[in-house]
Amino acid sequence: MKKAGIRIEDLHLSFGDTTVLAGIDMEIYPGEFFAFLGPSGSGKSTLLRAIAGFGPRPKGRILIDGKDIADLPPWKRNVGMVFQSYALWPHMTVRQNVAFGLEERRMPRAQIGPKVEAALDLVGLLHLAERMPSQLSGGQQQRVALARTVAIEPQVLLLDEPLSNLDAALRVQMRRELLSLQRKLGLTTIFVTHDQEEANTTSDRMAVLDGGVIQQIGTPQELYDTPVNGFVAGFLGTANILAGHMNEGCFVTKGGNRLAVDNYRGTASRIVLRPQSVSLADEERGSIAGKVTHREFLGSQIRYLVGTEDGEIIVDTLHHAGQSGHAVGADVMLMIDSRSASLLD
Ligand SMILES: Nc1ncnc2c1ncn2[C@@H]1O[C@H](COP(=O)(O)OP(=O)(O)OP(=O)(O)O)[C@@H](O)[C@H]1O
Repeated sequence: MKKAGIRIEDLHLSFGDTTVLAGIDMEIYPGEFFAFLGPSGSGKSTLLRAIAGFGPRPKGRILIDGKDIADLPPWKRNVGMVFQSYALWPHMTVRQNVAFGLEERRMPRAQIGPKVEAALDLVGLLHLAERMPSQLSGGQQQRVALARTVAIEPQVLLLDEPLSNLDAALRVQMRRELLSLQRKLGLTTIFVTHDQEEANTTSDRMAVLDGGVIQQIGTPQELYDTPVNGFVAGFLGTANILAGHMNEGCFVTKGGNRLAVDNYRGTASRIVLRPQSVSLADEERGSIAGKVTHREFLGSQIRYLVGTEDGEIIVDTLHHAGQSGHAVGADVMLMIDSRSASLLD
């Protein structure tokens, strides 16, 4: 099947007085794995459901493969959706669950069998076709839900927090499986999640939402390296955001520390420093003095919170076996690599 692109134009939706989508514009390219990332209540699910055709009709346009589908009922949109809850029929076998959508579409029986087998084979569950959903693990149930959705050969796959009922280890495994399935099928896919690691590791590009507004769209790395505002900086990974102003090619922090930055001509009032751009240094080389207020042993790294004149700064250092690092209360000097830092107006 031809890969379909999605275009969303000026989409607005309110529930009573509450604005949930406030003018969404975006384009999702054919064959792309795209994530909607944002905190709880940011409007991700509402946006996904609007694409699927569930919920009230939003204002604006939704185009799939160039056709406006905003007035079509869900079953005429050629999209397949997988829910967080899986929504399998408990009284049907795995095979019957996967066949159900095809039967509903009145596909001839002779074609249904092979399509069901192919879909189950794709998710590695053909050998469990006669089981009931209650006889499957959470991860297996999720695969059945996926098989059922891809069996109908949708143009677009919509995934609403599909991994959130799984334990941490299985989530990591399933997100890899999901990506490899998506790559195999080349299916334009939208994945809703509030988990930045999940979005980072799966998506080609993502949109970060807050308050029903898209804050930024880009690849995971673009969003991490060059966030456009403090919300995106803080939502994608850990960020130290220091206030100050620009002066002669340096960012001067409130605490009076001068941080060199490359090729920046704007009037920034904040600088975003990732924890790995800050290191602990000896007296001569360090530029900011502080005191360790908190330390967290993370295995491969030790994370220090250091109180300074510029507020608390988070520093990640590599942990080497046998070395104890700094204790809470220790006086330390921080060295900052600010050249690639991003600056916010
Ligand atoms: N049917 C509804 N009636 C009234 N308000 C609703 C309805 N559905 C969603 N909302 C509100 O819309 C806002 C966005 O909800 P939505 O489910 O899209 O957020 P989300 O980003 O997907 O959050 P979560 O991760 O918690 O699912 C929330 O404030 C929610 O309370």
